[in-house]
Amino acid sequence: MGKIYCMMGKSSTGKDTLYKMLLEDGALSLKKIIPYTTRPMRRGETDGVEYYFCGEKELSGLLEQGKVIELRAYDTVQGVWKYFTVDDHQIQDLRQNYLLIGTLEAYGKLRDYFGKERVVPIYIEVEDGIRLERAIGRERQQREPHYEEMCRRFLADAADFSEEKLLDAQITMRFVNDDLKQTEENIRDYILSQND
Ligand SMILES: Nc1ncnc2c1ncn2[C@@H]1O[C@H](COP(=O)(O)OP(=O)(O)OP(=O)(O)O)[C@@H](O)[C@H]1O
Repeated sequence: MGKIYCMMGKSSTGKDTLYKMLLEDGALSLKKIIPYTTRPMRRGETDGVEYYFCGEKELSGLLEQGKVIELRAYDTVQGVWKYFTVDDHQIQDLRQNYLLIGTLEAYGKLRDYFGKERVVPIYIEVEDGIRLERAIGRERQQREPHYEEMCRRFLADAADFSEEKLLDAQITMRFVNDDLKQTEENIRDYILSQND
């Protein structure tokens, strides 16, 4: 049976970078699971590429059908935005291996929904000082850097990914992302070792 690999880690640990590298690796033939959101589409975004954009009504329908695997709601200045994963056409091939980036909570829900055998955590870790330097480096390249938001996330991560929560979620394996190429290789080998 195919696996669902759930990549997790604090901000600026390199999830997005590694996610793209792993998806491009033909030997792994991983398929991405595109999440859903109720937030308005931004310029440059395409429905079904970054997210499936949908309204509250559509979300209610999916909830009624029991198709929403996990959901997070964020109270923003523009209203409440919901992000969620749906058991839809994307996840229907049982032989296929899938990859997604998730929170620790999302991982727990996916595992409850699909079963422990099918959902595999990929936890990425970087020493805090290096991670902060990378976060600043990335932010500095933005046209309008948001250092305050970056700091807020940095602090929130400590609580969201506390050792206690990691233990609760039974995350024992950690991929330390010092050297990017090496980390990609380590994850690649791990994924290949998981295939039946
Ligand atoms: N091994 C590495 N060595 C040096 N820089 C790295 C490494 N891995 C990633 N980076 C850089 O660190 C920054 C953060 O990486 P990335 O955006 O992939 O992290 P992320 O975990 O997806 O972050 P977030 O959750 O905040 O979106 C990027 O500028 C990326 O190029």
